Amino acid sequence: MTSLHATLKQTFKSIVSYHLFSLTMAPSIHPSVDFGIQKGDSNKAGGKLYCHCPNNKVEVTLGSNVAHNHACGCSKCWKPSGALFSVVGVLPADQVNVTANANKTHIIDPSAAIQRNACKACGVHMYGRIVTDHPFKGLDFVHTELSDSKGWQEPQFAAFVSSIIEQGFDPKGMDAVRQKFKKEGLESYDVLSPALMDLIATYTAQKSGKLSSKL
Ligand SMILES: N[C@@H](CCC(=O)N[C@@H](CS)C(=O)NCC(=O)O)C(=O)O
Ligand SMILES: [Zn+2]
Ligand SMILES: [Zn+2]
Repeated sequence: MTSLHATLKQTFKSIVSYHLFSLTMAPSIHPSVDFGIQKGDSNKAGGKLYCHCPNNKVEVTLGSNVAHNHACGCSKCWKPSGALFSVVGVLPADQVNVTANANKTHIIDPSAAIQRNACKACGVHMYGRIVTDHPFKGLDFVHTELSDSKGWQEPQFAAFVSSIIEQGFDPKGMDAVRQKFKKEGLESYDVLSPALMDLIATYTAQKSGKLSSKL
């Protein structure tokens, strides 16, 4: 074997083992981000979500697409097994109806701002509703991956990214997580996106009287 041949063989071997390593060892961000993000359909008009029970599934009917869909690294949002992040979007609460097996749902934490209604049997969060005075009151939080149909808005940004450390993720891996989001075209934030932070701040200023209620 020539030395050039040997070098090429070695290089090939290291490339293969590097990729095998990254394929097997890279933590899953979320299935909808790991292998590239699929763009949604702007004409998507809603659909149904189902819990993970094999039968008597909780069914939730959504009357519209979601907005502000995003990856959330917080400890409270539901994540599919093995994923570091949840993917969650919002839509008006009057567009969300439990259409089957409502008796199987319960509220995880009634004192939380977002009341997450989950299936008691499989644990999947079906929708989160804000019932108290809150900037996002009137919006429900849902996970469109629970749907059997496609075209839902794709994730737009990553929120509460540093929160994954609180759940045991090694801080040394954070650069790789943020780089992966960047590669997929998503900005990473440690709270919410600027648009949502501005909405919260505007609500607070209007409540305290620093800003007019009619902007
Ligand atoms: N670092 C905290 C952040 C929790 C948090 O503030 N989550 C956000 C994003 S979902 C929120 O709005 N929570 C309100 C709630 O859960 O009711 C954690 O990971 O538990
Ligand atoms: Zn279930
Ligand atoms: Zn969250």
